[in-house]
Amino acid sequence: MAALVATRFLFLVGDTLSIKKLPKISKAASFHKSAYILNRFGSTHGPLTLESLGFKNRDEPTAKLETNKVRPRVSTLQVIQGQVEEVKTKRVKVKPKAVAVENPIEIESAPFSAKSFSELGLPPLLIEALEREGFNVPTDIQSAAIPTIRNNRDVVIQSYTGSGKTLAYVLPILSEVGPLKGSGSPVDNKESGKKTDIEAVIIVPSRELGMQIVREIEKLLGPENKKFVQQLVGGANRSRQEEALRKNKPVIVVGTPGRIAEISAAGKLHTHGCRHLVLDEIDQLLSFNFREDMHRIVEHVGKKPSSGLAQNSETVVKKRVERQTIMVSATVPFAVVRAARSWGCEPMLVQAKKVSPLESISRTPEPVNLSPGPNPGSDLQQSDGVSESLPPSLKHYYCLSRMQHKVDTVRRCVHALNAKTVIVFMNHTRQLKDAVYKLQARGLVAEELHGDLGKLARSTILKKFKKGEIRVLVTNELSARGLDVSNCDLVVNVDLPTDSVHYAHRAGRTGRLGRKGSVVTICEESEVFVVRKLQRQLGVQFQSCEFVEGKLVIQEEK
Ligand SMILES: Nc1ncnc2c1ncn2[C@@H]1O[C@H](COP(=O)(O)OP(=O)(O)OP(=O)(O)O)[C@@H](O)[C@H]1O
Repeated sequence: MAALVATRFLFLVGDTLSIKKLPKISKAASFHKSAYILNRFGSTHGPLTLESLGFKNRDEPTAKLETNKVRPRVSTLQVIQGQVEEVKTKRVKVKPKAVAVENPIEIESAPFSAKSFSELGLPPLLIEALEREGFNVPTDIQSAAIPTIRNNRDVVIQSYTGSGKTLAYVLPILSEVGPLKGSGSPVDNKESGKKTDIEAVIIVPSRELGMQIVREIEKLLGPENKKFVQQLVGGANRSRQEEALRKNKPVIVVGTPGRIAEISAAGKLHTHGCRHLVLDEIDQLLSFNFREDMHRIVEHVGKKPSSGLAQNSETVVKKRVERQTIMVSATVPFAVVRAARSWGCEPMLVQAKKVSPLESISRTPEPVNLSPGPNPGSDLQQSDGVSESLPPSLKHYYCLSRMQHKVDTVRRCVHALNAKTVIVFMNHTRQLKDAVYKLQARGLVAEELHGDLGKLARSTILKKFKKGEIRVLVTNELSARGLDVSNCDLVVNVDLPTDSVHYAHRAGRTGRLGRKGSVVTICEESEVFVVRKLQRQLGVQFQSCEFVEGKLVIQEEK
């Protein structure tokens, strides 16, 4: 049966247009980008539907729910050649409010595919909140993820940085949980008079990302409903968090693994009835320092459905009793595939315009370690998971500079590209502080962001940077993951990233949501081989350049 399910999937990936716009990529990557494995039902039998993808999929009358049982959620959706056709339900007549558009952005290749969120079967109140916040068109990854998650499948969501993965999982959760949910959604414990349990837990690797996601959910909920979501991030006052849990009884919590595990172990966080567990930036959550906490969380939140033998889609959906596991990252190295298989139940891999069984992923090589020195198998073919994690509109450059001149090269790079919102990555905090001092001495408004700063200083600096009051933010890995500064137009690597996944997450801070973005890696002559490895591993072109008299000058490759 699993084989039947596996062969009933159509792999729709980027259309011709977006392929032309991609920077020159290697043959392997272009295959992945343009590969169509046609569904033997979909290609000749009219539109592709979730049903033809092997999902049980029809509107059911609102059934009386057994306590805490989760009815498989369904919606009727047609996906034709990667475009989302209108859902056959009554259209939501909502008078769109004029939304003041701050500095209109130049989107080189908007990643949008569906025409509106109502086509994805989201409830009217949520559609209204989206339109109030200026979200009118789902991105590709949202068009693919929202119906799949609403169809109650465990998923691994993979799409390049800045493509809208957060809303891709927040929206289906809000359509089931909290004040904006649909009429046919499962009854909340609260409404059924039951002790209120948390119904969605979102785990993130950093407090900044956690606070950013809470703000995004609060914006949709509106000021009167902010209490439905609660942050449980490390570094904040734990007793205040426990007090808020008791008082506000939120249905969604967003937190870092240590704090969530700590409050859960103290018996202050009740998640046994939780319906959704989200692991955002999951490849980072697999790192050693989170291991113990992640194990506790995955074992305690909701009840992982017994995966048992491979079943067909109906059996899997019927079998789920309490928890849906949603895993998210721009890169999906094999460690993530392994974790998804053990933490989820028959998870699907959801990418822009492509939904496929996770089993279909062949073992992609782990990212090549870029540190100098012999590296077995360093000529690995690129792992397409990483090349797909880069925003297609990004331009990648490298520039040679002696170590002691790197900071001045940053200054010349910022001026030559006339960049307004710049993130500079360095690996060591001491040099980072020194670089900020030198940039300020050269007249640039620069600030530092790293773990040695207190929580207030970090959020103040981040706010000023997002508002454009700081032009250059010099930081280390703390900000690489998930940080969303929509108008960041330049990323500079003063120190090299440790591997291609690391590079991809840094690079993804710019070029968000189809905007233009440049990534400049400043390296010494002896480090150029690392840039060549990155180029091979990522399947993108790095152009050699220098900054002369305020201009970017491209060097012909020797
Ligand atoms: N449908 C949409 N229409 C307009 N803007 C959107 C839409 N979806 C998301 N955005 C905006 O795009 C930006 C990037 O979204 P988000 O941070 O979710 O991307 P991401 O893929 O999670 O990035 P990363 O991989 O870095 O975490 C955010 O500012 C978000 O508000």
